[in-house]
This record gives sequence, C-alpha cells and structure tokens, in this order.
Amino acid sequence: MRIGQGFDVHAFAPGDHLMLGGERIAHTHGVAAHSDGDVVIHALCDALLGALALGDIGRHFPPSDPQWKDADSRDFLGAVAGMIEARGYRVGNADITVVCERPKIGPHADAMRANLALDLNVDASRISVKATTTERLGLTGRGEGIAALAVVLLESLD
Ligand SMILES: Nc1ccn([C@@H]2O[C@H](COP(=O)(O)O)[C@@H](O)[C@H]2O)c(=O)n1
Ligand SMILES: C[C@@]1(CO)OP(=O)(O)OP(=O)(O)OC[C@H]1O
Repeated sequence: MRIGQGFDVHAFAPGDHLMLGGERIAHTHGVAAHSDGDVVIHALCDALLGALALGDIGRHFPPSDPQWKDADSRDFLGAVAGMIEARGYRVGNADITVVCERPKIGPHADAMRANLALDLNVDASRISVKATTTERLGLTGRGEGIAALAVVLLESLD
C-alpha cells in the first residue's frame, strides 16, 4: 500500500462558473488558472502522484506548456490513472476536502464522486468529497479563492 496527500488553491477571478471535480458549477466568480482550474482534481492528482513518488501535477503538465492552456483537468486525472495502473496499483480510497465559503459543495458532491470514480476506474464508494468553510477566516474565508485537500491510499494489484 502507498499513501499520498495533495493540496491546491486557486484565486477567484472574473467569471460565472467553477469546475470542481469535473462538475461545472455556476458561481459569482471563476478562477485564475492555466487549465480549467479544477482544485479538486489538482489536489487529487497531486495526492496520487505523491503516493507513487512521481512528483507533482506541475511536473507532468507544466503551466508553462501551451498544450495545457484551458485544459480539462479530467484529462490530467485520466493520465495519472494510467500511471497508477502501469505501476501495478489501484485506488483503495480517496478522501477530498474542498475549502470555501461558497459555493455550497454538498449538493454537487455525489456528482463529483461519480466523475472521479469513472476517471479512476473504481466504484464511487471508494471516493469521498466533503467540504468545510474556514468560518470567514483566511483567504478562503475572505472569498479570495478556493482550496482542496486530498488523501489517497493505493493498493498493490499483486
Ligand atoms: N463550501 C461548503 C462549505 C461547507 N459545506 C457544508 O456545510 C457544513 C458546515 O460547514 P462549516 O465550515 O460551518 O463546518 C460542512 O460540514 C459541509 O457539509 C458545504 O457543503 N460547502
Ligand atoms: C494544472 C496546471 C496545468 O498546467 O496549471 P493550473 O491550471 O494553473 O493549476 P495549478 O494547480 O496552479 O498548476 C498545475 C499545472 O499543472
């Protein structure tokens, strides 16, 4: 078994929606990002890559590379899923926490779980998406941006 953790933050920017866990969620702002700015998937990819000691998302999909401009973050997750399988592992479980005052994540959590499970080729029961505010404190509390944390366990296929 191997464990990994990931964390990502994106600043809010002018826009009308967020991509979170592959879901398009209408919002008062978008985020500043090179890709679609999906903090849920970015934190999850970093946790998965960390579990395999393969570096981080920026190493595999550099923000300096125009190929990833406005990229669908689910493409990153699919590529990482391939790395996991190629090394003889599968996702045992993943637990993700989204940190923001708004939007409310609860109504979208199951749809995100379904997207992530599909991309990782596991049952949705292995994927958890939950959320917290920071009680109006700090960068997320002031509504300056959105953050996500992920912890994963990989199981050997042997
Ligand atoms: N963006 C968010 C933040 C929170 N939730 C849900 O509300 C519960 C209470 O949040 P606190 O930060 O006040 O503890 C939390 O446990 C989540 O269920 C949410 O859906 N979206
Ligand atoms: C996702 C990538 C893709 O270039 O860029 P961003 O969308 O800016 O996201 P971030 O988490 O800041 O950096 C990781 C990059 O790999």
